[in-house]
Amino acid sequence: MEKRRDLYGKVFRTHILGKEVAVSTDAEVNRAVLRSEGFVPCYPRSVTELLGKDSILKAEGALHRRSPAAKAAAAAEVERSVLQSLSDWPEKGPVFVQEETQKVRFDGHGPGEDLNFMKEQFHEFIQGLICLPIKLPGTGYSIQNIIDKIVEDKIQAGSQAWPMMCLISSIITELMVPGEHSVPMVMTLAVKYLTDTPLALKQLREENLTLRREKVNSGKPYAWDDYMSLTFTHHVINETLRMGNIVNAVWRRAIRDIDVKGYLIPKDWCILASFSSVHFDDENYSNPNEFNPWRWEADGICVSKFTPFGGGRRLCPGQEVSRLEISIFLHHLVTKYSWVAEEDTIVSFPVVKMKRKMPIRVSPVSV
Ligand code: HEM
Repeated sequence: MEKRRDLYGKVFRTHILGKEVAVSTDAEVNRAVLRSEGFVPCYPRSVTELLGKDSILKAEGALHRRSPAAKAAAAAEVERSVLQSLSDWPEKGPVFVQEETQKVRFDGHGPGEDLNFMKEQFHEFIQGLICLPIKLPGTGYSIQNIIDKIVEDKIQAGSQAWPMMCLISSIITELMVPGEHSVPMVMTLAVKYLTDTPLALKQLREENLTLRREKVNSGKPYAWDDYMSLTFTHHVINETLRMGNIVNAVWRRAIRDIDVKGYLIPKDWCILASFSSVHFDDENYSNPNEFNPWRWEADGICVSKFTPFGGGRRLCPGQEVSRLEISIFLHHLVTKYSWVAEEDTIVSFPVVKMKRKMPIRVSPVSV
């Protein structure tokens, strides 16, 4: 890769298993890569290749275009699953949020075929991701071992590149298991961040209690739009997605020599567009390590700097449904229950998860 801009800029080259790759930690370059026709995913079995983008867009469009009544029915179904799952949390000793949120079933009824279809496609997509640009044998586990070994060898050889290797190792592994548990993981992380940020929890609870009282007084059922228009709740979700980086990067391969914002990426090179670097860059977010949902109140956070669902032609078709599910979960959790959390920490390697699966003790609250 030829650099036409500063030598120590935000796009750099490195080696993975003898292959040269470019790593972008720059929001604009990432955006250009995601939008460019000159880059294709490195994983060959993407759903787009398998089924064509049209079928996915059709499924997503079907969800978007549904009548308000149908959308309300879909939201009600998610609601039913969430309520059912939450109802026995107070009886359990500690509830392990990371485990329990995975048991909430969002499919099977209501949002129905369209959603199930997308989930099936997502499964294929995840299978596709496992086919990395580098030919590695075996399962995620053995791949992790190989990567760990390389990192270890580099460290033992005194390579100055080892921090970079650790980063890459983390990103590669994370890419293999990004999605099937992504919605539950966002829910779990939200509980963690809210536990650690009582002011945010208080404001979230107030916003959701207002909606709940409105619903109780009017006797009207919740609608899809009720959940999607909870402003502060969506700030909390955005902030959780920014810090959680469930999919922290995506791979692309150049199908010809491409100039991206002044960097020449040669044909057949892979480029890793790192979202987490952008999400934790203090040029983009002040005090990036601080969970601050209020930052989303300010105008000016550019969409290109916030890409938890990717972008361009492969923008995640599940993003609206994910937001709906997470907001329904948060609404009922904070308006009907309070909790005390045991000590736990977020682990980012090899995938984002809680060290102790986020144990909390839950009590019902009366409104
Ligand atoms: C918080 C939850 C989620 C996150 C953070 C997430 C993130 C992403 C990202 C970053 C991509 C782009 C990958 C790339 O550009 O290579 C993607 C693609 C995709 N996602 Fe999601 N996703 C989530 C939930 C879902 C759900 C619930 C579904 C299904 C209902 C879904 C279905 C898909 C599909 C089918 C693709 C592939 C699109 C294509 O190849 O054109 N995602 N997701």
